[in-house]
Amino acid sequence: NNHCSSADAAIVIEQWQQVSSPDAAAQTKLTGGRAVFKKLFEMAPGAKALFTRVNVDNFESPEFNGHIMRVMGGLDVLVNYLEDTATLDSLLAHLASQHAVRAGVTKGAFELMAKVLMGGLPKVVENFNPDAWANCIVPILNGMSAGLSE
Ligand code: HEM
Repeated sequence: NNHCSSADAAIVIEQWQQVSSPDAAAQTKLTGGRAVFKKLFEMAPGAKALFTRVNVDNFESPEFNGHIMRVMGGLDVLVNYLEDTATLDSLLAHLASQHAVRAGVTKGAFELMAKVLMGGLPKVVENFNPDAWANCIVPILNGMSAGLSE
Protein backbone atom coordinates (compact mmCIF):
# COMPACT_ATOMS: atom_id res chain seq x y z
CA ASN A 1 0.00 0.00 0.00
CA ASN A 2 0.99 3.67 -0.23
CA HIS A 3 2.43 4.27 3.19
CA CYS A 4 5.33 6.55 4.05
CA SER A 5 8.92 5.40 3.52
CA SER A 6 10.66 3.64 6.37
CA ALA A 7 12.94 6.68 6.70
CA ASP A 8 9.90 8.91 7.28
CA ALA A 9 8.35 6.29 9.55
CA ALA A 10 11.46 6.18 11.72
CA ILE A 11 11.37 9.97 12.17
CA VAL A 12 7.67 10.02 13.00
CA ILE A 13 7.90 7.11 15.44
CA GLU A 14 10.83 8.77 17.21
CA GLN A 15 9.16 12.20 17.36
CA TRP A 16 5.85 10.70 18.52
CA GLN A 17 7.68 9.44 21.62
CA GLN A 18 7.70 13.01 22.88
CA VAL A 19 3.90 12.90 23.04
CA SER A 20 3.34 9.27 23.90
CA SER A 21 6.14 8.12 26.20
CA PRO A 22 4.62 6.77 29.42
CA ASP A 23 5.63 9.74 31.57
CA ALA A 24 4.27 12.25 29.06
CA ALA A 25 1.25 10.35 27.83
CA ALA A 26 -1.27 10.63 30.65
CA GLN A 27 -1.40 14.40 30.27
CA THR A 28 -0.31 15.12 26.71
CA LYS A 29 -2.64 12.60 25.13
CA LEU A 30 -5.65 13.94 27.00
CA THR A 31 -4.87 17.65 26.70
CA GLY A 32 -3.55 17.26 23.16
CA GLY A 33 -6.59 15.22 22.18
CA ARG A 34 -8.90 17.81 23.70
CA ALA A 35 -7.15 20.54 21.71
CA VAL A 36 -7.56 18.48 18.53
CA PHE A 37 -11.32 18.00 19.02
CA LYS A 38 -11.81 21.64 20.07
CA LYS A 39 -10.16 22.80 16.85
CA LEU A 40 -12.06 20.22 14.78
CA PHE A 41 -15.40 21.48 16.12
CA GLU A 42 -14.39 25.10 15.51
CA MET A 43 -13.68 24.25 11.88
CA ALA A 44 -16.70 21.94 11.44
CA PRO A 45 -19.35 22.79 14.05
CA GLY A 46 -21.72 20.22 12.56
CA ALA A 47 -19.39 17.37 13.50
CA LYS A 48 -20.05 17.86 17.21
CA ALA A 49 -23.42 16.14 16.97
CA LEU A 50 -21.69 12.88 16.03
CA PHE A 51 -20.31 12.63 19.56
CA THR A 52 -23.51 13.07 21.60
CA ARG A 53 -23.30 9.47 22.80
CA VAL A 54 -19.93 10.19 24.42
CA ASN A 55 -21.14 13.38 26.15
CA VAL A 56 -19.36 15.90 23.94
CA ASP A 57 -21.38 18.74 25.50
CA ASN A 58 -19.42 18.20 28.70
CA PHE A 59 -16.04 18.45 27.10
CA GLU A 60 -14.11 17.40 30.21
CA SER A 61 -16.54 14.67 31.29
CA PRO A 62 -15.34 11.14 31.99
CA GLU A 63 -17.26 9.97 28.93
CA PHE A 64 -15.61 12.40 26.53
CA ASN A 65 -12.24 11.86 28.20
CA GLY A 66 -12.74 8.16 27.47
CA HIS A 67 -13.54 8.90 23.85
CA ILE A 68 -10.44 11.10 23.48
CA MET A 69 -8.24 8.39 24.97
CA ARG A 70 -9.68 5.72 22.61
CA VAL A 71 -8.85 7.96 19.65
CA MET A 72 -5.39 8.90 20.91
CA GLY A 73 -4.67 5.32 21.88
CA GLY A 74 -5.71 4.29 18.38
CA LEU A 75 -3.41 6.88 16.84
CA ASP A 76 -0.58 5.70 19.09
CA VAL A 77 -0.93 2.12 17.87
CA LEU A 78 -1.07 3.22 14.22
CA VAL A 79 2.05 5.39 14.48
CA ASN A 80 3.95 2.58 16.13
CA TYR A 81 3.00 0.23 13.28
CA LEU A 82 4.16 2.52 10.46
CA GLU A 83 7.03 0.16 9.71
CA ASP A 84 4.86 -2.98 9.58
CA THR A 85 2.52 -1.96 6.79
CA ALA A 86 0.66 -5.28 6.60
CA THR A 87 -0.42 -4.99 10.23
CA LEU A 88 -0.98 -1.25 9.75
CA ASP A 89 -3.40 -1.98 6.90
CA SER A 90 -5.23 -4.51 9.05
CA LEU A 91 -5.54 -1.97 11.89
CA LEU A 92 -6.76 0.67 9.42
CA ALA A 93 -9.35 -1.65 7.89
CA HIS A 94 -10.73 -2.37 11.35
CA LEU A 95 -10.90 1.34 12.23
CA ALA A 96 -12.47 2.07 8.83
CA SER A 97 -15.27 -0.40 9.55
CA GLN A 98 -15.79 1.09 13.03
CA HIS A 99 -16.22 4.53 11.46
CA ALA A 100 -18.33 3.37 8.51
CA VAL A 101 -21.16 2.37 10.86
CA ARG A 102 -21.34 5.89 12.36
CA ALA A 103 -23.79 7.80 10.19
CA GLY A 104 -22.57 11.27 9.27
CA VAL A 105 -18.83 10.54 9.54
CA THR A 106 -17.28 11.64 6.24
CA LYS A 107 -13.97 11.51 4.41
CA GLY A 108 -13.91 15.30 4.67
CA ALA A 109 -13.85 15.07 8.47
CA PHE A 110 -10.72 12.92 8.28
CA GLU A 111 -9.09 15.38 5.88
CA LEU A 112 -9.87 18.09 8.42
CA MET A 113 -8.42 15.95 11.20
CA ALA A 114 -5.18 15.63 9.20
CA LYS A 115 -4.99 19.42 8.96
CA VAL A 116 -5.69 19.83 12.67
CA LEU A 117 -3.01 17.30 13.61
CA MET A 118 -0.46 18.88 11.26
CA GLY A 119 -1.25 22.27 12.83
CA GLY A 120 -1.16 21.08 16.43
CA LEU A 121 1.70 18.60 16.56
CA PRO A 122 4.44 21.21 15.96
CA LYS A 123 3.39 22.82 19.26
CA VAL A 124 4.17 19.66 21.24
CA VAL A 125 6.91 18.01 19.17
CA GLU A 126 10.40 19.49 19.18
CA ASN A 127 12.12 19.71 15.77
CA PHE A 128 8.84 18.68 14.15
CA ASN A 129 9.53 17.31 10.66
CA PRO A 130 6.50 18.41 8.60
CA ASP A 131 7.36 16.39 5.49
CA ALA A 132 7.80 13.09 7.31
CA TRP A 133 4.62 13.66 9.32
CA ALA A 134 2.52 14.63 6.30
CA ASN A 135 3.83 11.64 4.36
CA CYS A 136 2.88 9.25 7.19
CA ILE A 137 -0.29 10.81 8.64
CA VAL A 138 -2.18 11.44 5.41
CA PRO A 139 -2.17 7.77 4.26
CA ILE A 140 -3.21 6.71 7.77
CA LEU A 141 -6.22 9.02 7.77
CA ASN A 142 -7.06 8.01 4.19
CA GLY A 143 -6.93 4.36 5.19
CA MET A 144 -9.20 4.95 8.17
CA SER A 145 -11.75 6.81 6.07
CA ALA A 146 -11.72 4.37 3.15
CA GLY A 147 -15.28 3.60 2.14
CA LEU A 148 -16.81 6.63 3.85
CA SER A 149 -18.84 9.11 1.82
CA GLU A 150 -17.21 12.43 0.85
C1 HEM B 1 -6.73 10.13 14.23
C2 HEM B 1 -7.92 9.85 13.74
C3 HEM B 1 -8.93 8.97 14.44
C4 HEM B 1 -8.73 7.85 15.19
C5 HEM B 1 -7.43 7.13 15.53
C6 HEM B 1 -10.04 7.41 15.63
C7 HEM B 1 -10.27 6.32 16.43
C8 HEM B 1 -11.49 5.99 16.98
C9 HEM B 1 -11.71 4.90 17.91
C10 HEM B 1 -10.64 3.95 18.41
C11 HEM B 1 -13.03 4.92 18.23
C12 HEM B 1 -13.76 3.98 19.17
C13 HEM B 1 -14.37 2.87 18.35
C14 HEM B 1 -15.28 2.00 19.17
O1 HEM B 1 -14.92 1.65 20.30
O2 HEM B 1 -16.36 1.66 18.66
C15 HEM B 1 -13.65 5.99 17.50
C16 HEM B 1 -14.98 6.31 17.55
C17 HEM B 1 -15.58 7.32 16.82
N1 HEM B 1 -14.98 8.15 15.92
FE1 HEM B 1 -13.00 8.16 15.47
N2 HEM B 1 -10.99 8.27 15.14
C18 HEM B 1 -10.35 9.22 14.41
C19 HEM B 1 -10.94 10.28 13.73
C20 HEM B 1 -12.29 10.51 13.67
C21 HEM B 1 -12.90 11.58 12.90
C22 HEM B 1 -12.14 12.59 12.03
C23 HEM B 1 -14.24 11.49 13.09
C24 HEM B 1 -15.35 12.37 12.52
C25 HEM B 1 -15.44 13.63 12.81
C26 HEM B 1 -14.48 10.37 13.98
C27 HEM B 1 -15.70 9.96 14.44
C28 HEM B 1 -15.92 8.99 15.39
C29 HEM B 1 -17.23 8.69 15.98
C30 HEM B 1 -18.55 9.39 15.68
C31 HEM B 1 -17.01 7.64 16.90
C32 HEM B 1 -18.03 6.97 17.81
C33 HEM B 1 -18.11 7.73 19.14
C34 HEM B 1 -19.01 6.95 20.11
O3 HEM B 1 -18.48 6.08 20.81
O4 HEM B 1 -20.20 7.23 20.15
N3 HEM B 1 -13.27 9.80 14.29
N4 HEM B 1 -12.70 6.64 16.75
